[in-house]
Amino acid sequence: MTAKILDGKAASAAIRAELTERVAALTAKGITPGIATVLVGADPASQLYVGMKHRQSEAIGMNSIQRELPADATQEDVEALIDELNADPACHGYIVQLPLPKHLDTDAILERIDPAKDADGLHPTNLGRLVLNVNGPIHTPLPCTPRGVIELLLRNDYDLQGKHVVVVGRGVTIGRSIGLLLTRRDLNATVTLTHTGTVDMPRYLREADVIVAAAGVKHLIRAEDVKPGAAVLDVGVTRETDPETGKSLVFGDVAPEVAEVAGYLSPNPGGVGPMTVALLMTNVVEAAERLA
Ligand SMILES: Nc1nc2c(c(=O)[nH]1)N[C@@H](CN(C=O)c1ccc(C(=O)N[C@@H](CCC(=O)O)C(=O)O)cc1)CN2
Repeated sequence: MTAKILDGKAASAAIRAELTERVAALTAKGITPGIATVLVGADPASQLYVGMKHRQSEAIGMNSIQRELPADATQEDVEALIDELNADPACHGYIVQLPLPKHLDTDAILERIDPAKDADGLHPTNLGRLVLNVNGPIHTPLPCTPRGVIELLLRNDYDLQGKHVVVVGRGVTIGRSIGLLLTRRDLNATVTLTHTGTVDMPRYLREADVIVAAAGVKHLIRAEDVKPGAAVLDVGVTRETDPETGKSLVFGDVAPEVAEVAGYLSPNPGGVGPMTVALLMTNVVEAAERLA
């Protein structure tokens, strides 16, 4: 078997085309959706991701506000910038690029974001609303990477109803929140969350209809761990420098041989990453639409 590729570049391009029309409709009403990012320090990967967010937002007609602070910025410096963006009517949604330098209190910073402008959907109020609401319509921003995983499957006609999804990794941007979406009544998946404390992880992986690998461990998921025909979404990223060329190389959590066993495979790069950016922009457009 050779897996069907879940192409995140194609799916995210389709989302951007849909968003372009929604942005134009809002702009015609006098509301141009505005996205902002806060980048603390000069981590090259974070700079790359923030650059992508601004280029793509501007390309679909959004306003974009790029704010940067030095790596030695204090907690007070970051919180003052958060307060500024909370009060700025031109900014409908924003993110603080993660990870933050270690001396900063990430939880306190994320909690200071106005929940209505929380473009990552990671504010405790928004996650709490998702915990409480398993059925009704959602009027809050949703976590971008989990939403991107689900959109990538649905846009490839993958039916999640009754499926067993095994998530690997309990990080805040995906592992801890994806189950809140997958177990809602409209999707009806069953979710197992595994992590570094899980005993005999391959036992869980082999039972999975869907594997969401978000551990950040190069080629952690091997072909022998995957049930034939399963859908495998490769989210984790490991960066290495090529010793010969000095270039930065990107590796996912999924070993290349998995493509011979899986029924569906999202590549990395080119899978969930582009979806994360597309769903971030969706969150900001939806925040602006709530004001219209
Ligand atoms: N505040 C947040 N911080 C971080 C998040 C997040 O969702 N919110 N997620 C990641 C980084 N991230 C978005 O910020 C992100 C990661 C990867 C991609 C992407 O499109 N990658 C390309 C490859 C690019 C390359 O490395 O060459 C791909 O997968 O094709 C977009 C966004 C951590 N921080």
